[in-house]
Amino acid sequence: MPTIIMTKWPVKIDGSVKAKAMTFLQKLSADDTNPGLHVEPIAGAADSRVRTGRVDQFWRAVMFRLDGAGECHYVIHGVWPHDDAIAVAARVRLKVNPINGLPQIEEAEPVAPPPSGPPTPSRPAESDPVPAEPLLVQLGRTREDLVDRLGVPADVADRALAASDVDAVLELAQRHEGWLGLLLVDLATQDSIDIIAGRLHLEAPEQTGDDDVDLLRSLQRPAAQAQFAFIDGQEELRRVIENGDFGSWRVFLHPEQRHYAVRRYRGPFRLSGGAGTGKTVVLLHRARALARERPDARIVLTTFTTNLADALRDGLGQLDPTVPQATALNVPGVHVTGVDALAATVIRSAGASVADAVQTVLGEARSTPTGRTPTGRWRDVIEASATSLPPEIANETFLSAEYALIVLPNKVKNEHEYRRVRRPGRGVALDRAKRDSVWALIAAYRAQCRIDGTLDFVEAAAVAAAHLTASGDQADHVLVDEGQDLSPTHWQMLRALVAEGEDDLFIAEDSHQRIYGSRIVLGRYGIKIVGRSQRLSLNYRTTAQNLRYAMTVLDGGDYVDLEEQTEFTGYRSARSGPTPVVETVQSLVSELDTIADRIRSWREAGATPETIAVLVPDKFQRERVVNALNERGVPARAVDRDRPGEGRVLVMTMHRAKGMEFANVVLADVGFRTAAERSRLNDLDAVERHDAELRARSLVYVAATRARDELLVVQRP
Ligand SMILES: Nc1ncnc2c1ncn2[C@@H]1O[C@H](COP(=O)(O)OP(=O)(O)OP(=O)(O)O)[C@@H](O)[C@H]1O
Repeated sequence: MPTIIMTKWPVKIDGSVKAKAMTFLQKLSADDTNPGLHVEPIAGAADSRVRTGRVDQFWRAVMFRLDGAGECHYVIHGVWPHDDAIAVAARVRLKVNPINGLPQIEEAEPVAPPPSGPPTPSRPAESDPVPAEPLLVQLGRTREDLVDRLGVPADVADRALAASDVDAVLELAQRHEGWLGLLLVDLATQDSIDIIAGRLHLEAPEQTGDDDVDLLRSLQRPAAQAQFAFIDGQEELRRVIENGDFGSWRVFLHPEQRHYAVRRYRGPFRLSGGAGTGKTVVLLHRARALARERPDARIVLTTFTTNLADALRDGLGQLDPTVPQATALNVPGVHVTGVDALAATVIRSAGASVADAVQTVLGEARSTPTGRTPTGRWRDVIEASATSLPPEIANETFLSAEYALIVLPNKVKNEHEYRRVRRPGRGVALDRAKRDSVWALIAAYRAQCRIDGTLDFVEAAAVAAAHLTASGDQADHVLVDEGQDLSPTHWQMLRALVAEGEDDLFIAEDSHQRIYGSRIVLGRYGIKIVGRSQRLSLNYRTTAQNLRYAMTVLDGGDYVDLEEQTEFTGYRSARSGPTPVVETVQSLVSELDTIADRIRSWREAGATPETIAVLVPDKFQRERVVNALNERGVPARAVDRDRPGEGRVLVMTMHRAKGMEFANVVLADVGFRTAAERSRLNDLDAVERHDAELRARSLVYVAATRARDELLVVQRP
């Protein structure tokens, strides 16, 4: 039976043609001699491997037939109307690039002949401004680098070398699928030619003397798989065809993404990368790879919130519905859950022995810690106390951070232990009197929670960790998304959930996106990365223009990652689009009018409502924007914990938008702080204030990087 190798579809085809193409390819993979398929060579074609096939009366498939290792393969190039298909088939050629060993589909007689060399700019008139050197020339790239070292086809190299700026190079990159597009994006950065070649594993091909065998080898190289996919069964074929470009993450991975999805590690591994670089995509592929390879393995895929966990669960189902999703812990399959829901599950499953775990953490016996401590409890405790502590200590931010970062992870149970505990990285020094006063507030907090029978989220994770430590692991592999937002007790719980060993923990994180909790260092909680960390740097989601705006929001912030290393900001986008618009408005009414006008223009240009999102700082603003849009005749709905629906523009908080993406995004009220917020910030000590400011920037960065195409930022002075 022939093997089908799909390429990314070069032309858009509509639903009914997709269905017919699917039927055609199913039949082809069953029996290519079926006469109804009309698999035929083209007389005089540039490549003798080329075949056309009859999809229906009007449409034809163009493909290459390869016979290697006793098997027949069809590389599907695309589907075109009959006459176009014959013309394409006559001129396309599949070959192994002689420099970099990757497969290349080239046109023997391109419709528009490329220039024969770099265009010689006409001599500028005296008055003309001197044109800047093209970008790649400024970066020191030469034609030799591109053609002889990287294997870029000469005509494309010439165009790239003539491209004036980064947007022009990206525009060219967008016209080339697969490795060539990826190379062009990389060439527009400061990366050296060696780094670029290494990233795509470029090396001269080994030749066997059998061209088809050489081509098949080339198609299996990691960088080839960004464009060509060996189809494994009918179900996968259907997914590739139906999802088209939108679902291409399911099939066509960047070689780096593929590497991290399948590679085995001797212990915890950390994958960092800016927003939209495909960290979640890697996690989903890795979960599938582990589940396929080890069907008995208990795999946990977790993230910070329940909403994000829902999205992961959906994503895994879309990637591969055959991956068994476990609904409980400690059983084979992939159990997808939010990290706090995970703690609750562990506590529930502990039964009566939870009392021992509570004793270990809080130093008190409690058998049914059922409720959740309400937010605001620290504030109540401070208000009810007559503490003499200064405001920079007697505030909710300081106390909850002290509790989450120092008290709980160290299992501090009383004043005596608190006096002796080390407090690395905690800014404000506490002398003995202050420690005692802080402990008095903590003791009051605990007493109130004991009366109510509640645990807060960090306590619950600490109790779950203590239970797992005592009772044994419940997973073989743990995969974590949004690692930057987890607190120390979450990490202690995850560490105890899985025994130390091969592929125990795989952590995706981006310090620039930390919008909850405090900065932490993994090594302090038993998670030893020791050199096993890497970074993704190609953004698939956001246009280069939107990304540039988002990066400016981070400028000047000193971000460090989970291993205390400076977080890099350098990463690049594969897509190009309009420059974001930043509008400063003087009043609330003009802000709301501006938002409504822009949404109307996006709608008139064809955007569907649910691909447009307005992101706001808080729930109060969310309700205001929803009402204002509806009053202005723009149907909108607020998104809270529920899943976003269709048919209306979506309005949600920037926090809620984490992990999501939309075609067009409005950021409302950027930089605006209420008087209450300003005073709350002023009360913080320098370290907490600095951290709060980093989180505020991160929130805008998260929000700005949700936009795939267009971004409007509305700010008030
Ligand atoms: N190899 C790929 N091919 C095509 N699209 C991809 C690929 N990898 C990722 N994407 C797309 O890029 C977008 C971002 O991917 P993903 O959500 O995995 O990134 P992320 O790093 O987790 O982002 P964030 O940190 O912002 O949540 C998604 O739309 C995804 O489909």
